[in-house]
Amino acid sequence: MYPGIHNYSEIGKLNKVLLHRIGPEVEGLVPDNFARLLFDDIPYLKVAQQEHDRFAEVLRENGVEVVYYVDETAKALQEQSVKEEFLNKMLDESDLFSEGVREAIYDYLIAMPAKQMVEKIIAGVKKDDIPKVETKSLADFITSAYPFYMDPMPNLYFTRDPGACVGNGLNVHHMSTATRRRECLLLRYMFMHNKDFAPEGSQLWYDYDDPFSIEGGDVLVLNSETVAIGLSQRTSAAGIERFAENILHKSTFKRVLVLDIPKSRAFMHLDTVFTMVDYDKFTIHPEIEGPLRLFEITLGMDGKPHFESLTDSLQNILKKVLKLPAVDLIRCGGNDPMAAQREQWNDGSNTLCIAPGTVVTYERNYVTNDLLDKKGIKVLTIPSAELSRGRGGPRCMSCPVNRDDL
Ligand SMILES: NC(=O)NCCC[C@H](N)C(=O)O
Repeated sequence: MYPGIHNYSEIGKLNKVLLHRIGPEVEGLVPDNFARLLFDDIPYLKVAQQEHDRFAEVLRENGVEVVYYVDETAKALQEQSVKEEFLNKMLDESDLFSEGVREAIYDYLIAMPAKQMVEKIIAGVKKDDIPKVETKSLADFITSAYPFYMDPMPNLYFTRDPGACVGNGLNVHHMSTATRRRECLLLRYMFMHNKDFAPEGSQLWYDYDDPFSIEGGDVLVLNSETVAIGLSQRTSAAGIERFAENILHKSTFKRVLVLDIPKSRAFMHLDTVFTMVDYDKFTIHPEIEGPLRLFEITLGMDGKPHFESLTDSLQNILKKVLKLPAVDLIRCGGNDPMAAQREQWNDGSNTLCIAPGTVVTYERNYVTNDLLDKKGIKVLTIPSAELSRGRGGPRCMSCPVNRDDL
């Protein structure tokens, strides 16, 4: 096994994964903030944690090292000066318009040990947490009924999205919505100051300050030459171009395949409708097969990106880039349109492949799971009554850091 960040496929044996154990941040969800915080419902925390623990346990049982956001970020903040810089940057990004509030929150958080500080930032800082705020500006006199000074990060358990490990490097993303942007700062500090996570020499393909949105659910590493990326509700064409230019110039990857998927909440990322489960097998949501447009980005002879609109079918393109005689696209929900819609909504196509032909899925998606099983895929299911309320499945809940090469 190579050390550090090493990810040249979607299906190679998974050695190390970054998760976030769902926590009190989801108890900051109320119907009034659902739309802004990207939820449709409130997970019951106790049960969601049990489900998440089972997810981690299944991974460990299959030889995967599981590391957590809170621990890995805390390791990055051991130096006092780094901890201070991180907190200041976090406060800069937290829409705090009052100087008095900002100072009070800074004093409250910096006094905590690094791990506790990170946990609190993720859970959100409530007005009740800060008993006394000095009035220093007009904004300090203005009060509202909203309970938080700093919003919680209820989406962090979808660790797939704030970043992506590709080859021997990392993307730290610029998220499309303000509510998820601060999640990426945790990852950025992990990259910069936690050498267990990102040893010297790890590359950075995309950075927090890059201006165009790109989210990890859209990034699929097909093999050591090809990265597929969804042009989606969350990932912009300009973000894809910037990522492609960097990775094509500085790595062994030769092409970026762009899948232009419908822009809708149900299909928010490519991995909600398309994932790889074996050398030659994929899950796909039937509703994207028709409208799909595909493009390829390569480097021209002049060293500049070359863009091409592809006319061939997805199946033929996959055969070509994977150098296979045939590929099988397994339809989420089979041929039943209602099962397809229902199971896609509950992330039936969102499989996490942990070795060729072995996937982790939500047990509730029994139609798709059964089909995968019939196709010879080993399906390890996890309970999902509460986790699925956040609209993401096992692939969304995991950021693979290290996989064996194929
Ligand atoms: N890769 C994924 O599709 N992640 C799921 C993210 C769900 C989260 N509630 C969001 O809307 O961002």
